Amino acid sequence: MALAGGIGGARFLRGLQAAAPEADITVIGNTGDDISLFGLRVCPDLDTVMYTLGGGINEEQGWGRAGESFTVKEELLAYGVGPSWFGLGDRDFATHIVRTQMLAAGYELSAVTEALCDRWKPGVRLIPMTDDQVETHVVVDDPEHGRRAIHFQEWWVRLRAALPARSIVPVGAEEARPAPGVLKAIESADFVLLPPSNPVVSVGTILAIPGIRDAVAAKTVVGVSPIIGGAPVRGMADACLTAIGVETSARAVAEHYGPDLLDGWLVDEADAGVAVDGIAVRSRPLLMSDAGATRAIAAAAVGLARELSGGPAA
Ligand SMILES: O=c1nc2n(C[C@H](O)[C@H](O)[C@H](O)CO)c3cc(O)ccc3cc-2c(=O)[nH]1
Repeated sequence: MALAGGIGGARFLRGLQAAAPEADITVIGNTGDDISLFGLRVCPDLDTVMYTLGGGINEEQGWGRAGESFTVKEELLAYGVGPSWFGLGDRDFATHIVRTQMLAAGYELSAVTEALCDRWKPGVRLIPMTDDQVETHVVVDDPEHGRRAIHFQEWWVRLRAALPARSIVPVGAEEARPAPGVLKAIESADFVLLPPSNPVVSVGTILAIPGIRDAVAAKTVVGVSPIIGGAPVRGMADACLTAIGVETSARAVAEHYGPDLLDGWLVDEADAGVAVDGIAVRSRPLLMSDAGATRAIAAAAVGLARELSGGPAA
């Protein structure tokens, strides 16, 4: 079982499937990045996992569909209807239309996700962390509008995280309940893997849903550092870590998760000296540069989890 954000999580999961082809993998997906645009519900992280594992992802971008066109977006802009800064393609629009239609008909997000996965067959059981609405908001000091909270996607995509975040809040998380099947899947898992997803707005948001952190902490948990040599492998995780007062280092992220949650931590060779009390740290190359490298990273995470849970290391 794994908790996953978007691109880093999805690529790691593809490696995990290659490393453990017989495994029954459940993925708890982050929904804090979800946003309503043009009346449609968009779930970027769930879709990124679904498209990546289902063979429909735009490989260069890491999000959105392969072979995409943007006619609908251009037509909307011709009416003066934005936002222009969020790239929803025509093929992707279909996913959001189906999702929104099913939600409006009364289906929960977990059921909708299952229905969408019927088409994509990602080869994992993908469950949103919650069926309740949780949206990550970022408090910034806007030079024009003063201090205000904006949606995570506006900060991430429009502003490229260039305005420092004063705080990052998963709005609605405290009252949210884990989606049906989430706690049971965690309880029955052999171990839990934390891919190199954003520790604040991806894994952190999933863990903020009441009940999930405790359930995960009760298992053997192995994480893969998203930080190599003091910088994020991709994305702008450093801006998120700074916002919550955590240094951008493999050691600080492990300490942030804490030994009550993490049993094992894979760091890159560049961070080979890292030691954290109560956590078994191992170093190896962590760049997911191609399918083989990604598979080897996932195999190392599985190996460490098996070792720490007392099972066979192979
Ligand atoms: O950098 C971008 N990321 C885009 N992403 C990725 C997304 O903003 C973030 O990378 C994740 O939410 C962070 O995990 C999209 C993802 C989708 O599923 C659908 C549309 C988009 C659009 C953009 C975009 O225009 N620019």
